Amino acid sequence: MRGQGRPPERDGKIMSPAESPDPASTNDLRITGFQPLIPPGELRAALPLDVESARLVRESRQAVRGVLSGEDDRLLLVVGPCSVHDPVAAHEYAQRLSEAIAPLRDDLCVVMRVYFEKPRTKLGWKGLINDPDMDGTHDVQRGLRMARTVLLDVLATGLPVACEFLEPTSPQYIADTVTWGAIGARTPESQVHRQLASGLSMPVGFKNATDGDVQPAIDGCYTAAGSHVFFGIDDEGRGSIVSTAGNPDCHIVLRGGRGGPNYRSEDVRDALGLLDKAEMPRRLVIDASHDNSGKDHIRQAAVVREIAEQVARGESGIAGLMMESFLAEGRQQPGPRETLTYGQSVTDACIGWPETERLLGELAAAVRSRREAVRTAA
Ligand SMILES: O=C[C@H](O)[C@H](O)COP(=O)(O)O
Ligand SMILES: C=C(OP(=O)(O)O)C(=O)O
Repeated sequence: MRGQGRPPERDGKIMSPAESPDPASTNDLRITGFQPLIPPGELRAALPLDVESARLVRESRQAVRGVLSGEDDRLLLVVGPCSVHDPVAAHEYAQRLSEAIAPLRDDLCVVMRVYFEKPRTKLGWKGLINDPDMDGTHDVQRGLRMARTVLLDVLATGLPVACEFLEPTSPQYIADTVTWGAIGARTPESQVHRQLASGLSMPVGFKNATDGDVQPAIDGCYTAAGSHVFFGIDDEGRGSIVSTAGNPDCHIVLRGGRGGPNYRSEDVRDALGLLDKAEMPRRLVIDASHDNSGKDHIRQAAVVREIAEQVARGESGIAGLMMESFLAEGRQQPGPRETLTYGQSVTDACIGWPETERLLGELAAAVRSRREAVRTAA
C-alpha cells in the first residue's frame, strides 16, 4: 500500500495518503477514506424478507414476465416517486397506491417505484442510500438499513417494488425484495451494468441513452442475456469473482433523449423495427417522464394520456409504462427533512396524487379498449 512500515493511524482508523501524504507512495493518493461496510448477508439477516413478501416478489416477477412476453395482456405500470427521501411519505404513498389499484388488477400490473440510487447528470443528491440525511454526511450504513426497511414496508402493503441499480454491489443488499429493475439512461452502455443485469433475479429494463439512441439499450439486453464473469462481493462482503447465468428477461425502455421525446407512435414503430433487426421480442416499455416530458410533471400527465391512446388503439408493442408520481405534485430542493414539503419529490417533478388516481383509471380503460381492438381484429 504505502512506502515503508505500518500505515499511520488516527483515532484507530488507517489514514489515507490524501490525509497524510507519503512522498514515496504511488497508491490511493486521492482516496480520503475507507470504511468497512456491513456484509450483505448480515443486513439481509437483520432485516429479513418474510415468507409472505417473498411469495409476493416471486409471483409478481412471474406476472411481470408474463406481461413483458405478451402472454398476459395487461399493461405493466411502474409508478411512484422519482426518489424516496422520506420513509413515512413512501409508506403513505404505497398504502394509497395499493388501495387505488385493487379494482384495476385485471388491467394493470402495478409495481411501485422505490428508487434509492440516483444517477446525476452532473452533481446532486445521489439518493437515500448514499446520503440518507441529505446533508453531505453520507451515512451509507444507515442509508442501506433505511432503504431495506422501506422496501420491506412497501412489500407489506401488498405492492411489488422497482429500483434502479447503480452501484454494482448494492443489489446484494436489496435485490431479493425487487420485482423489476432498471438500468438507467446514463449506464445502458456500461459493461459493469450489463454484467450486473446478467445476474439479477428479476426482469430488467434498459433505458435508451441520454442522447436518445435506443441501440445501447438493445445491445444492453443482448449482452445481459449472456453469462459473465466479473468482480463483485459475496454475502460476507468478500471481494469475489462472480459468475452469472444471464438474464433472459431484459427489455428496452424509451425515455426520450436530448433531441426530444420518443414516445409517439412513429418512435414506437422505429424502436420495434430495431428490435426486429436484433431478433428480439417486439415489446417495450415507455417512460412518460424524463426527456419524454422535459421533466415537467404537467406535460408528463399529457404524455401518459397520449401513450394510453396508442394502447387503446391496439398497439401491442407497448408492454408497459413508467410514471413519476408522489403525494404532492412538483418538486423541491433537497434539504433537512423537517424543512421539506411532505410527500413532494426532491429530485424530478412528480405528478400529484389526485391526477395519478385519474391516470390509473384511464390507463386501465385503455387496456380494456386494446383487448377489444385485438378481439375485433382477430
Ligand atoms: O430521475 C432522476 C433524474 O432525472 C436523474 O437522477 C438525473 O437528474 P439530474 O439531471 O437532475 O442530475
Ligand atoms: C434516473 C432515472 O431515469 P433515466 O435513467 O431515464 O434518466 C430514473 O428513472 O430515476
